[in-house]
Amino acid sequence: MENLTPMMRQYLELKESYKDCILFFRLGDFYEMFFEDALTAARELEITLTGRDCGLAERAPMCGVPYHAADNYISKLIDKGYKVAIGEQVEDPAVAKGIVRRDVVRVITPGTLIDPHLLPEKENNYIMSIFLGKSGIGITFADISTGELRTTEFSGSKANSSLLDEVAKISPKEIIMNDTEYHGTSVETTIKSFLSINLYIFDTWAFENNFAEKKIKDHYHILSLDGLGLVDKPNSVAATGALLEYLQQTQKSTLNHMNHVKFYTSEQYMILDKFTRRNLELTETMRDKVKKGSLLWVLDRTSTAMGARILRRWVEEPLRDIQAIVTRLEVVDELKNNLLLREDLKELLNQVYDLERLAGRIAYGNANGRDLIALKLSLEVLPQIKNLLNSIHADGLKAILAQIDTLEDIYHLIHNAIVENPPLGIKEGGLIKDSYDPEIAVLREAITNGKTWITNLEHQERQSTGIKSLKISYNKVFGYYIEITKSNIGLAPKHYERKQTLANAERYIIPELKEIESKILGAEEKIVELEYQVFIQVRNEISQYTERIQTTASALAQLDGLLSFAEVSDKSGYVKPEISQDDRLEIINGRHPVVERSMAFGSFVANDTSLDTGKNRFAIITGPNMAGKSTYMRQVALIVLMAQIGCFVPADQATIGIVDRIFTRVGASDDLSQGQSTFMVEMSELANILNNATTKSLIILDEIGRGTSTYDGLSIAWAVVEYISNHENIGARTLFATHYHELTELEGIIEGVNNYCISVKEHGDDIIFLRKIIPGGADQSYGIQVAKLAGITDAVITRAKQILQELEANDINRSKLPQRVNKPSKKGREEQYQITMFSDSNEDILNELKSIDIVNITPMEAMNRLYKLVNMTKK
Ligand SMILES: Nc1ncnc2c1ncn2[C@@H]1O[C@H](COP(=O)(O)OP(=O)(O)OP(=O)(O)O)[C@@H](O)[C@H]1O
Repeated sequence: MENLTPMMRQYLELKESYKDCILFFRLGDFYEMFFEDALTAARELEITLTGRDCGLAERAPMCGVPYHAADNYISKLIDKGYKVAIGEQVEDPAVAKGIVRRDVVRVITPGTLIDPHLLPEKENNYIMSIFLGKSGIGITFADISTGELRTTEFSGSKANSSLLDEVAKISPKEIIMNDTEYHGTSVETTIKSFLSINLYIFDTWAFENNFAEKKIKDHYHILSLDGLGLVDKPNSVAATGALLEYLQQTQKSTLNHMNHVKFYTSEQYMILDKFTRRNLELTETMRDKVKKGSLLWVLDRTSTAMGARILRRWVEEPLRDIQAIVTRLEVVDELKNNLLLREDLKELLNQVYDLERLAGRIAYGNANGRDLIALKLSLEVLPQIKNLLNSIHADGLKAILAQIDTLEDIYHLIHNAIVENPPLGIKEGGLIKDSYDPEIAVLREAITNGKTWITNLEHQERQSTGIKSLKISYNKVFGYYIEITKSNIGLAPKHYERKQTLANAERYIIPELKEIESKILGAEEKIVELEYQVFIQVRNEISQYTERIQTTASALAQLDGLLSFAEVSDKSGYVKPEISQDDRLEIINGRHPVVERSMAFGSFVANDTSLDTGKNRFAIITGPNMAGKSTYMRQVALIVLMAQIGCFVPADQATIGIVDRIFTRVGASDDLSQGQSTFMVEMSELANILNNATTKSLIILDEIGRGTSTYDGLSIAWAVVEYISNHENIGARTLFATHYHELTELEGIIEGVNNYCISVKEHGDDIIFLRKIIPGGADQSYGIQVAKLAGITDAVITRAKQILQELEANDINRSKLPQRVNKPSKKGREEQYQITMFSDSNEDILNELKSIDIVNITPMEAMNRLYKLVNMTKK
């Protein structure tokens, strides 16, 4: 080790502190990686692995990427979940001259991206901190590219599932935690089962309350947590303090743009678990995981990236507060009815850049000249936007208007200081206007004059020597020189001092030329340095106004989001829903927003819905395959969700009684890769619903119990209907599609349960889908007809019909199922059951029958016993 070169010694010292990162070590125009890092980088980035002598017995494995193209490589590594530490040369007066010191200037992780080309434009990039404490759970998440920071906490028996719902909603790119388990359950494993994510255990001391509280106070320069609303929120404090510590450790920045922490409670928003988010295809499709085909795809007509991000958040976070919903709806109403205003506003918003991220980069010290010009161009349109909004009435728009600060001082500062087309880099000059700084003006004049002096000197020397081809040029080695071709060498005056001989020419210098050169080159160097200094000054000055820019950015984002709602509501014929505190859900001619958009105009068949928590709380929907049951149920869920995000809804009329949560159990799941069977996944989704739904929830169940034997499935489905529809358990508004026609028996037996079916028309041997939902149960499944429509070969269809006939003839008929003799009394469970039609000739069967406690048997048990009896009769 003693023979190590100084450079390698430095490298190894740095690497010791950043063991979990790939260290990009700056050497000249390259970032080099060594040892393990080099092997990883060569493999992941597909770049050449070489070696370097570094004083060890063997050459160190090494690979490098050019400094100017580093972003691409960093981005690839970040995408694959690595952390990258950037080791740069730093000025250090303590270190002897001539020795270059390097230090890590920033650690880039998947959750801490700020660089525009590494970030998804229309999505937030969140990092989350989770504190698993004794008394509860705290979470804090931040997007450091915009400065957003929010926190919440949960306690009690449902803390764990609330945490998972929040994680599914926020979908962070990186999580830091103090522990992996909460009250014996592995939170880490559960999160990883639905989110492919970088999850680290971070220093536990950073989550300790004293440390965390001090960290927060220091960051926000405050003496008490009162103003932040974090008093008595120890779990939030722990998560927030640790996150700030992690960000400061990695970003090496004061993070001045993160100047607010917003505490929220999950009760403010409609809760959607991870299954429901996926099943309703809110932001991406279930199968292909793309935006096209999702609700967001239909609703997003925003003009700015900020607008697109806020719209996505709204879709992920439907509101529960009636007033907040109505405020948004009123804005949408006013904008929907004012096409001209909308068009004008959109045109102006199209000229606005991503102010949130620009403000972040400026405060962060990452912004270049082009960023400042983008800010200026965005600010330029603000007075016009304000002007247009002056005539509006909706309170929500007035609040937005009040938040827009035209930021004229910043506009003028940039306008006065920065040239219109600055270069990308900030260390190469050409950034600052002459008029902004007299010293820059003098230097620039010297450069311009110097170039004229050179031209004049060239002209003068041509005249005095008579050599027409004489020219004055410049290169890095000699600076300015006079060049004379070989054929004219004889004419070169004596005072020309020869500097270089080329094949066809000679190069000379003369004192006048060197004098001009020193003026020009001195000025060029000086001006680059001076422009850099002035630029940093201007940028620092703007960064003091970060909060004002952020407030304006937030107002514009909201305006853009609401304009988008208004636009789609207008173009797609949506109506303003009436929001009500009671539990009515009345939809007249509702449509599925995404299916409708994907179909030719007019071909979607609209349907009504009427649900409440009284007589119409549970709709059992039957109908053939392909009839439109799933579409109908999802449409109801989406209409409710759209109303609660403050958007108009695809219907002729709608009254939406606020929903606290939407639950869905829909179709086959794709979680098989997680090592669970289809039936197991279905049952765990169902368990989640039964454990967490309340009377104010909306439940969508699509074919419960399909993944197991018919009788087990039917029994479970039956018991589920009983359980959910009972007010003592849940009593929530529920739509339940099923192919178990037996369940239609429950109408009239259980209060609040009603049958509906999606109608079809028989046409000879075929069926025609009418897509209309009507009261009553379906009498047939038409599975074979649908199979025929799908193109199953005739031979199979004909044979299937034969088999069906045989089965129907042999099957127990419906009267053999457990039936209630009397129509239901309100006492429900205490009713009498009677089993009929079994022959008493078989002793076993008779004994089995006698052993049944007919008064207390539950339907589920009854089905199981019946199943057993049927098998006994077959023996
Ligand atoms: N109201 C409607 N108007 C027009 N087309 C519709 C309507 N509802 C559904 N469809 C079309 O019918 C197709 C099948 O609908 P859906 O998947 O909802 O049927 P389903 O009854 O749930 O079928 P299965 O029982 O086989 O799951 C949809 O993909 C859609 O294209």
